[in-house]
Order: sequence, then structure tokens, then C-alpha cells
Amino acid sequence: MRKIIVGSRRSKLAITQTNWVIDQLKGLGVPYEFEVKEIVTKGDQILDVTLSKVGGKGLFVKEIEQAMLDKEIDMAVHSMKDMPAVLPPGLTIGCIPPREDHRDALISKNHETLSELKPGSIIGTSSLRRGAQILARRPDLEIKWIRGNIDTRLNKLKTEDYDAIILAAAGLSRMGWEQDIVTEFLDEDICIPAVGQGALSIECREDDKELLAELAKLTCEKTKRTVEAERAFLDKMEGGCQVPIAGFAVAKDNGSVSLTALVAAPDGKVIYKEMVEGADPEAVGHAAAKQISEMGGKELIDRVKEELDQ
Ligand SMILES: NCc1[nH]cc(CCC(=O)O)c1CC(=O)O
Repeated sequence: MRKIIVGSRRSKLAITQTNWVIDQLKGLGVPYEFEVKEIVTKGDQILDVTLSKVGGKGLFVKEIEQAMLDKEIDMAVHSMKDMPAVLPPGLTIGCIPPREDHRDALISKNHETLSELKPGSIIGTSSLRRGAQILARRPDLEIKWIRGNIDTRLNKLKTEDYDAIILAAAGLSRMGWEQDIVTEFLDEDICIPAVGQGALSIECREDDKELLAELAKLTCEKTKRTVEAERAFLDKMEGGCQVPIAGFAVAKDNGSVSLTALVAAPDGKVIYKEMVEGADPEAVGHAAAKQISEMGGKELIDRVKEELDQ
């Protein structure tokens, strides 16, 4: 029986997600043995500065992708939102399982919802996207950077001066913590999620046809179509995570995909938001990018990037 080596980051979430995928594949009768190999990525090592300053995305996947190209591992499970829009040559997304909860979740010390938080309350997030959308609604709140794994951040909420933090609901529910701690789930009208949030991406070598055929069994077609639209949008906006960019799509039963996309200034004072629907996910993503660019989104991205470079 072939043994598949699965590369994984060492965080509790990464290991949980990797084991979940392995269990699902086994449940579907995939005829392999699996072994998990832990890999430390740059994103795990750099904890003291905002990711946007050191290169953003890619940081959580690069070493893992190299190990895959070097045939040290055969596949890897990533959070889709950590994946850059373009993959290195030779690698492909072999499977997109059903999406977990796509929403962001507010966890506040005194169980106050976003509208109940007192003026001046400190919100911990290292996501420009979350910061911008929170400030757009509550300019009287203060955003303070927070880094680390989910468990580290939850700990910092208890021990440091944050009044609330925002985390992806998906990460919490995969760890089984969601029910106990979430104060409020933020719907799309408050906070549009990151492209791919709540979805997983199983990456493997493009030429491993045998593994690809097995992975296909776990693919969720609806999730795949929505993620395709979101990532097509992200690719065209070329923002990385230096600029607040958000995109969330829904696949309808009639076959169309509806994408809500956003580009914002980090302080939330400028927001460009569009909804595009159509049959072809990639075309939907590109149309949203075009419309947001024409509204001024592209200029905004270029301006924010220039400021960061200085
Ligand atoms: N940025 C790190 C990251 N990458 C994926 C998740 C959560 C799981 C997901 O969104 O699929 C998280 C933590 C968070 O944003 O709270």
C-alpha cells in the first residue's frame, strides 16, 4: 500500500485540519497509509511584526511547497485563505473539501457585541481587512495588533489589555471551541471574510495523477466554485495581505455564483464594495475586480503599497 507523507504546520489548528482530512479520505475508502510530517514555516517563526510588512501570504506555505517539490512530502492541507492566488509551477490544488463556517467571530471579554462595546475599546486583530471593516462601523474603537496562533491570541485576550479579539469561526469550530467562547458571529454586512476563509486547500504535485484521482473524492463542487470566484478576484487585485481585501461567494442551486467583494482603506474611511453574480466563477471574480478597480480600488491599493514601501 502506498504511503502518503502529509506535510503540516505545527500549530494545533494545522494538525487538526490535517488529521481531519486524513480521516475523511480514509472514510471515503482511499487506499493509502498516511504519515504526518511537521514543517516549520516563516509565518510561524515571525511573531513580532505584522505579516503585511514582511511579505504576507505565502509565508505559511512556502517551505511546505518546497518540501513537496523536493518529494519529501506528497501533499499538504492548508487553510485556503493562507494560499497565494498563484501556485508555484508543478503544484496544484488537488482537492477543496466542503467549507466550514466562513464568518469572523468576535470574542469579547465582557460578552459585549460589536455594537455594545464601549467607545475606546481595544480590538485585537492583525488583519487589515478586519480592522478596516470594524473601524468603518465603529470608528470610535481602537485596533491593536495581535499575533500568534489561535490559542495564543485567546490567551492574550485574558492576560493583556484587549477588550475583544476577532478570529475566524472556522478555526474555532475545527478545534471544537466555538460554542464556548464566541460572543457574536459577524455577518457579511458587517465583515466580509477573507478570500477562501473557512475552506481548506489540499495541495499536491501536478503529476501525481494517482493521488489526484483519490483526492477528487473529497472535493465539494459548490465550495470549489465559490473559492474559484473569490481567488480570481484576489488574483486580479494583487493585494496580498498588505491591503484590506475581502471576498465571499455563495453557490446557488441554479448554478450561478454570487460574489461580494471589497477593497478598503486600512482606517475604514474608504470602502469599495460590489456584488457580482454569474455562471462562470472566474468571470465573476474578474468582473468584481474590474468594477472595484474602476470605482477607485486599484488606486487605493497602489497608494497603500507605496506608503508601506517607504
Ligand atoms: N490567518 C491565520 C489563519 N488562517 C486560517 C485561519 C482560520 C481558519 C480559516 O479561516 O479557514 C486563521 C486564524 C484566524 O484567522 O483566526
